[in-house]
Amino acid sequence: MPLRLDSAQPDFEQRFVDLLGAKRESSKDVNDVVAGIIADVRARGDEAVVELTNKFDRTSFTTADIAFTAEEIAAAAAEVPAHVRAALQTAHDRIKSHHEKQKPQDHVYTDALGVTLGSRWTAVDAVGIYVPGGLASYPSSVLMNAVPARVAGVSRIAMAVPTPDGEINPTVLAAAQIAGITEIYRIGGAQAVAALAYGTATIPRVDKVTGPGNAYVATAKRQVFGQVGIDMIAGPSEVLVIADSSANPAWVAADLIAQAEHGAGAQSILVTTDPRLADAVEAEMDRQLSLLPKQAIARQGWNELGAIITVTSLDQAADLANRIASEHVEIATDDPQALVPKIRHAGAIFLGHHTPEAIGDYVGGSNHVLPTARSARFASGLGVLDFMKRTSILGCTPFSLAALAEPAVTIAGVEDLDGHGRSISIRLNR
Ligand SMILES: NC(=O)c1ccc[n+]([C@@H]2O[C@H](COP(=O)([O-])OP(=O)(O)OC[C@H]3O[C@@H](n4cnc5c(N)ncnc54)[C@H](O)[C@@H]3O)[C@@H](O)[C@H]2O)c1
Ligand SMILES: N[C@H](CO)Cc1c[nH]c[nH+]1
Ligand SMILES: [Zn+2]
Repeated sequence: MPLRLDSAQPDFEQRFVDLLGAKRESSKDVNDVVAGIIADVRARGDEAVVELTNKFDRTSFTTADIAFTAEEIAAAAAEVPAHVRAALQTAHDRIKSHHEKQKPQDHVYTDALGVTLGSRWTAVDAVGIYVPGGLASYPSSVLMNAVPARVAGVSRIAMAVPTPDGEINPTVLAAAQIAGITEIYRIGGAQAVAALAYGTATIPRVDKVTGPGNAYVATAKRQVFGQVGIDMIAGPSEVLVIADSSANPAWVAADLIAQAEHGAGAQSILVTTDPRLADAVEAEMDRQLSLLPKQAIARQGWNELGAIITVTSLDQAADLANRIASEHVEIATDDPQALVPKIRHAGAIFLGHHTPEAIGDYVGGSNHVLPTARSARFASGLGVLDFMKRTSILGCTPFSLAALAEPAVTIAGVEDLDGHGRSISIRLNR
């Protein structure tokens, strides 16, 4: 049974705090396993990658098989039916169009002293994009990673995707083909993240690793941060639906199930002002779950991490949503815009009864790689800026240097860094 909480109950605060702590993406066990895998890949390179892949994905690869060949990609992509390819193309085009609007502008100006100041944006040279593939396969995640990277102008994009039991969903390779990705490795989990970050004989190292994945992937990204950049922690999926009495219980239940079916660690929460809706959604969940092909996975997620919270007002719902900082927040009310300014911490917000989160997973155009495990308090969804970096530009004239020298030399003095002060004053004595 999912947790039922009522904000009017005296023990509410304690139970809510317990709920906040329930979804951990990284346990000590996972941390230790991942640290071992990363150390092994650093020490033994391809040999470790192949051994770990064969163990976790039940495959029997050799080093020669790590990368998909161009023929394998073309053959798999050719198997994909035309209507699926067309759907991927629609998704690709909408994601591209939205992300093109995120491209930053360089900015250079001269201030009143004559100092030139600017910000210049350049693409990361090489990125590794992780496409999850353990329990389900995610052609949509290929597009969500690859399209913003290409819009940013990244010159090398290396993709890693696990192939459990040696099987690849050909649609994943078709999506890669549509996005123009040709460097693809059949590896997943922490070993894939480590190989991308540190490089092996077969896999040249990248500068940044992006993309979603399970707890092992998310933990590995945390652990390689510094060696490479990472986008964010995008782990097991979450949704928080805020609903009032105008919501349709069957639609709300369907949206909660859509996240729960992602599997281990996925979390679905309903916060509602209407206790009757809460009961109706709980009953609907049971009915719809029994019809779902992935019933066992979704039911487990719903029972272990799901929650239904009744509150006294939509303002209170927004407060709780901010404390949870969910990956996705749906506002299932007739006037969703009224609540939007009050939701400050969310990976993405979905407006009204006709915007199921799943439309954002696929074809809405916004990115579905989003911060999880409460990291929306400080992180954003994947976008073009994740594949770029900003360099500041500064230029002084003799006049502006002279005008700024005194305060600069003063600060150098209090920092006890005479060399700094002299490198400024030496230019004034000509
Ligand atoms: N936040 C987002 O933006 C977003 C988007 C899409 C998917 N997701 C999430 O991505 C996740 C995908 O998970 P998945 O498992 O299907 O695929 P995955 O590719 O993330 O993980 C599969 C890999 O995990 C490793 N692994 C599995 N068990 C292990 C063990 N016991 N020890 C060491 N390594 C192990 C294996 O190497 C395997 O190849 C889901 O949690 C889903 O919710 C998140
Ligand atoms: N809901 C996931 C993000 O948390 C993304 C996804 C891809 N395919 C289906 N769903
Ligand atoms: Zn989803």
